[in-house]
Amino acid sequence: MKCYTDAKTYDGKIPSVVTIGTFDGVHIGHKKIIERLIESAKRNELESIVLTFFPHPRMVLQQDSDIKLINTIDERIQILEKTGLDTLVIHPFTKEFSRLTAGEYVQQMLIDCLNVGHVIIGYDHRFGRNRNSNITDLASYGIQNGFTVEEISKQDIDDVAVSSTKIREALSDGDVSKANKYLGYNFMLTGKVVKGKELGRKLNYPTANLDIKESYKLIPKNGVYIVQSLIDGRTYFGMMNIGTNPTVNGTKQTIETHFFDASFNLYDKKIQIEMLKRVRDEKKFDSIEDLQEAMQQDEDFSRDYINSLV
Ligand SMILES: Cc1cc2nc3c(=O)[nH]c(=O)nc-3n(C[C@H](O)[C@H](O)[C@H](O)COP(=O)(O)O)c2cc1C
Ligand SMILES: Nc1ncnc2c1ncn2[C@@H]1O[C@H](COP(=O)(O)OP(=O)(O)O)[C@@H](O)[C@H]1O
Repeated sequence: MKCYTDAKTYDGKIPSVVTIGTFDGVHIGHKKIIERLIESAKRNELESIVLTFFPHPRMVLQQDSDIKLINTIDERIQILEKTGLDTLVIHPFTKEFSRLTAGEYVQQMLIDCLNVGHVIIGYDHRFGRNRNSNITDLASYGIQNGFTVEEISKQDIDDVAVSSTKIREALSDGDVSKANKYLGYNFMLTGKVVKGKELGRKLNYPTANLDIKESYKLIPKNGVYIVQSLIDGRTYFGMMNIGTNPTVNGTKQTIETHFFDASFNLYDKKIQIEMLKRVRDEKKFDSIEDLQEAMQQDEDFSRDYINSLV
């Protein structure tokens, strides 16, 4: 997959089939659209392009917006890479860009930059300044400029019964199993391992503390989860706690994972952790001993679950 961070730098010679959207999560509904796109491109010997924008329009247009996304932009690239798409264009969404009229947008982006031959788009897609234009307008631009427009119907979208909003809600409720079912892969967190209070090793449960630089990344509800991670070519299972560590009077949210049957130095390492299942809420225990006992129970429960997977 070729990846461009500005539509102006795209230099494809053959006409393209384009779909446009945020595709947050790249869930099973998105995948269906992308499959249709790739299929159409192959059939007509065209280039398949996903046009997406970054930052998310709401991050740019609403200063106080606290929008949280299922994927960081790097994770989105990573997942789209696996779909077999020819080209991903991540165009910068700026205030200036948002002021383009629909006509300017179609001319500059779709025609001049992407050499569009065909567009596959959701029935409710809106574009141009103030999102003034819709799919009927796009079809008229197509007639005038020699490209065709194919609608993904409401029925097609409703049939999948999946949406980025539903996945965000599931994650905010801690229901990673449901989110994973909708995503078609395991929800993941990507970041760098940083130093914590160095308490974990004293509890016999060293925990790698994950620092995620993207403040817009959605973090699931506080609590304990079963996780897995591919580190240096090997899969490690583990248990993760997301929370403030109230038992040791913590206040800041941390994301920490103890990996089973592993002993390694992970400081400063970039790792990606897949979340598999929620275990319980985070609690304030009366003593460190009670916390240790709960962690032992978490370990037993997690190991049983992991053994049941194979
Ligand atoms: C599986 C797991 C479950 C945890 N559950 C709780 C909990 O319910 N309440 C709590 O206060 N801390 C909990 N913790 C965090 C501990 O309080 C402890 O501070 C932490 O593991 C050590 O932090 P450090 O990495 O900064 O040294 C949990 C940690 C793990 C790995
Ligand atoms: N099985 C393991 N799971 C997680 N981290 C481990 C493990 N074994 C060793 N480590 C190392 O120990 C560190 C965590 O130890 P800990 O005492 O909890 O310190 P900190 O508070 O700095 O996280 C991890 O960052 C990692 O480098």
